[in-house]
Amino acid sequence: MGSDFKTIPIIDVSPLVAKIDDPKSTTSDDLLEVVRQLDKACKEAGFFYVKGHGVPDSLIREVREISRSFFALPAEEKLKIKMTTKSGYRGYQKVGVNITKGKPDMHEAIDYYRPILPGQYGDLASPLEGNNLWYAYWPKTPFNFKEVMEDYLFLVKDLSRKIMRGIALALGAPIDAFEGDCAGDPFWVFRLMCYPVLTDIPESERTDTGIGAHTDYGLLSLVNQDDEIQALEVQNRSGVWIYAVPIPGTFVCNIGDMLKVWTNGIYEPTVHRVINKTPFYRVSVGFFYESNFDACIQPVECCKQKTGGVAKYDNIVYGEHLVKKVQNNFVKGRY
Ligand SMILES: N=C(N)NCCCC[C@H](N)C(=O)O
Ligand SMILES: O=C(O)CCC(=O)C(=O)O
Ligand SMILES: [Fe+2]
Repeated sequence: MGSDFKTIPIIDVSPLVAKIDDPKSTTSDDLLEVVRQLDKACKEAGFFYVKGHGVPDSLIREVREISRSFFALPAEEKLKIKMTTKSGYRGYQKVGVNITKGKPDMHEAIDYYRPILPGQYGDLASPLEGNNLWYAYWPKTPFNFKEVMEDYLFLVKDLSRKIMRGIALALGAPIDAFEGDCAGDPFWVFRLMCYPVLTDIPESERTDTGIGAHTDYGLLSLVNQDDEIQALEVQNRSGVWIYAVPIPGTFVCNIGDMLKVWTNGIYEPTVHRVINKTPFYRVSVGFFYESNFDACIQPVECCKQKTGGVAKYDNIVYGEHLVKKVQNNFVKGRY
């Protein structure tokens, strides 16, 4: 429902990571304490930091460092993996190409989506069909760009699956509620982002925001942000913007639009934005754990019962929501 939160909670998920897949341990006190904290965080802030997640700190840093070295390349190099409609909106986009509510965002990024086979979801997914673009041209680029990112993807995907098991318990739903038809074959989005120093951008192209205010589209987002650069802001119910101050070694997690529908509004995604006012390039890496691409998400019975018995939201096919969002993020002919 949102609240007047002033800080974003930090949750040590180590008991959850260790025990959530073991049917004998899912009632242990330390695991249930994590579940309570997830419930509180999802109700009050819609955002939380996770620590004790088991993803090696060295890998978390390496992913950011590889991204930083890519963004430091000359423009013509970066444009070798340019995002186009032919690549299924996968690839590099320069500063100002992505827009939020019609206004250019002051970040550059590489977008990756879970691979989709031609025709896999019929017309629904065809705009996103195409190949992920892994940079492999520059002699000095980390030659293991793709391998490192794939190791990371494997781990954050599994961590997200486990957190979603915890969220299922928090909602009083079966532990595997976000598996099977809902998210047993989860779609994912992976974004490497860089927010330049604003004054480095020509004034004629400059706006005042790195990413305009928005909610995320799916179930759960995990953001790996640069240490020491304060730029991600989260809006509480009174409209006050609270910084998600970097905490080294943590992920900043937040819930997305699909969870709002599924829970009939018990959990609502929180609006957030990025403004880099610092004199440093800021790198962040977002991993978005989503439902099955073709899942039709609807308020579930156990959540409806707790919220007056009637569905507050229409059913929504996740893939349709995503495609609509992606197509609105880019102005035809401007990339
Ligand atoms: N998959 C995610 N969350 N991508 C980031 C979305 C940033 C805002 C976007 N331009 C919009 O207007 O939605
Ligand atoms: O860069 C960040 O810290 C967050 C980016 C974000 O909100 C997004 O990609 O959805
Ligand atoms: Fe976001």
